[in-house]
Amino acid sequence: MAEIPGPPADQDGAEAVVAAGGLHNYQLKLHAEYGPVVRFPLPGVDQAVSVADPVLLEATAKINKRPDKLFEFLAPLQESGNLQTIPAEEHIPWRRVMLSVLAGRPSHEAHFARFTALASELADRWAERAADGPIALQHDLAELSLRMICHYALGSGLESEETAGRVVAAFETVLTEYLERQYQGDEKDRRRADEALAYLRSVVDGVLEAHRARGVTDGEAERSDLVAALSAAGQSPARIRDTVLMTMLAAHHTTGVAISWTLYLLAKHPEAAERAAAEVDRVLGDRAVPEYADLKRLTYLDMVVRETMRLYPPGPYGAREATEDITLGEYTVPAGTTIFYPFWAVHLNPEYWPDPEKFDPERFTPEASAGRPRLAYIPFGIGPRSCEGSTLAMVEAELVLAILLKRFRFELAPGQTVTPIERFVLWAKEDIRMNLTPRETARA
Ligand code: HEM
Repeated sequence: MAEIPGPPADQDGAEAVVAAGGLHNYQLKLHAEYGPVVRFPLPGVDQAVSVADPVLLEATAKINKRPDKLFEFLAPLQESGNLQTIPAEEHIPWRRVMLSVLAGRPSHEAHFARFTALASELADRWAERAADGPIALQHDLAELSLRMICHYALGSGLESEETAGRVVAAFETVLTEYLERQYQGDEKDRRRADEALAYLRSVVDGVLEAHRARGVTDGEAERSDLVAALSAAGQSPARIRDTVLMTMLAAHHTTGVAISWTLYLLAKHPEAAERAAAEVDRVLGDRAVPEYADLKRLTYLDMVVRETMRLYPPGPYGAREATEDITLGEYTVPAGTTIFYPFWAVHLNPEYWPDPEKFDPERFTPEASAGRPRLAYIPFGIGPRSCEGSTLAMVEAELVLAILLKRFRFELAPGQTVTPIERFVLWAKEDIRMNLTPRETARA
């Protein structure tokens, strides 16, 4: 068996990442230089093996273990063990509950009207503010996504936009601090982070209190009632609290940035924007908002969202720990090795994505997709630890985009540089500011 290639083992991982201009660029450089399987010094875990080939990734797709050290920064948010890294025997029943709550299409449909109302409220606010100058998309869309998941899975807790905004800001404070603490050894503002975490816990307590006060609900609302489902499955109160917090975290900024990157790419590609808007007009007719059944007719919009998440995957990386020796082509990866998933670099692998940097939604027509390896496109991750919220996220994103594209034309505010930064999710550093013009086809 061949030795896995890579840079010198004593290279300083953190320095190499900075020199390359960030982890993603480092990944692209490593894979261009050494091939699809690379051993490299990953800050926090010593050596890791990165795999950028979708066919080789198949050999890792059943692993149900994440490396503890890489996800340590999330541990302070959890009281019952880090949900990112709990062992398979605890994870399997927990995942079953999460999927029953998050992936049920009847539940998506049952909540669609409320999602629509929340998105329309945001569009109304934007319409009022549009004349005053550019709108910061990412911030508002993260807040909207948070309100949607809270309505969907938690029943209540974040009815007001102000609370939602405070929660989004608190998560940002906590993640920035804990990530810096783990990867740079800095404790910039411990007190602020502790206060933000205490605030988040108080919001979770409020959600649980409201849930107790409401009692048992019926019908579709119950099927998506996360707290009731976890409790019925015998999960401990601490695990339930942790799951509520992690659900709020996992669902809001990911979906928020997926929508804002989509609007960004459409603004940069006016022909695609026109085509997407024309499709929305055709499917909605003179209605201002879609119905659930309309989503499957918005096929171009779906391709646009998928292409956006290829170029700007909201979760750009993942990782597993090999639980046994694994064969990756000509290499053997010993048990215990950290396997790094460079989702973003996989999405730019030129072997499967010709002219990979080009925005081209046509890559996702059924014809173009046929024959492409299943793991060439993995914005929601891989296997038993993949995202439980993937189908819900697509419903939310496409609904919100349909409403927004029906109502507004989006133009990037001049003079801004949009810089993607990797801070757990792939975020635009200074947000994305757009000028909005009402479209004539939209009803007031
Ligand atoms: C566009 C939106 C979203 C994207 C791109 C996204 C992406 C991801 C990715 C890449 C992972 C890691 C997967 C892996 O390690 O293989 C993940 C995990 C997860 N996501 Fe999402 N996500 C999104 C929205 C959501 C939503 C709406 C929820 C709802 C609660 C959610 C809940 C979760 C959970 C609970 C996990 C942990 C999975 C586990 O450890 O079993 N995500 N997501």
